[in-house]
Amino acid sequence: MSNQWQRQPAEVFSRSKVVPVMVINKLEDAVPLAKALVAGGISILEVTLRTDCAIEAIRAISKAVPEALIGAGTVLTPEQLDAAIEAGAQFAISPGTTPTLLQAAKQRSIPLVPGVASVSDMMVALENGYDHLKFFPAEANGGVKALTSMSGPMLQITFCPTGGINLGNYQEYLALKNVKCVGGSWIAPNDAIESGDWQRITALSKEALA
Ligand SMILES: O=C(O)C(=O)C[C@H](O)[C@H](O)COP(=O)(O)O
Repeated sequence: MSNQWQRQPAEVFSRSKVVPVMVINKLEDAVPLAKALVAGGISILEVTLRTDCAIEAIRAISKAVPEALIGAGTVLTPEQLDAAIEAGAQFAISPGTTPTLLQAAKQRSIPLVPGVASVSDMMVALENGYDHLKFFPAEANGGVKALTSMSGPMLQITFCPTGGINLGNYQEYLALKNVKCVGGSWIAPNDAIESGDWQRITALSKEALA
């Protein structure tokens, strides 16, 4: 948590039970994809910085879809964080935790949700004042069982598990008391984006929120 931030991570986590992880390969897909998710009731969007056009996709979505809270995912460095902020990102998510990124992000204007995979990562995050964390990769790291075990020693932490989550298991995560939302790409699948099947993405969003 940082006083510099325009909003706190708790607000980001409260926005939606499901955070779509968006991998955008073609800039022209960015706005239709965002609109398809919003049409399905999703009001938070995470664009991963894994593709060449990701920063421009954030810029385009933040202008064209202002009703959604737009964030950057896969933020690995302070430089990427700065690029995302400049493009209009309102929050940032990283897959892992480094002291460099955690300390830099406290001096920026938007909240960072660091990724953690182990109790040691969680302790580093807590030491740096971060208690809203992404548990990644959730399924590969023990999933619901691991998070249940964490609720004892890591009492202060609220998680957004991501990685391997889908329609078949997301409700089990959301039932945990230390989980507020889940992340996943299942509501924005690559084949639907490639074929411009925006109706399917809207339907998947509605199904996830039902
Ligand atoms: O790019 C990042 O920063 C990540 O952390 C990876 C994503 O969160 C996962 O790829 C989503 O997982 P799936 O829903 O299983 O596709």
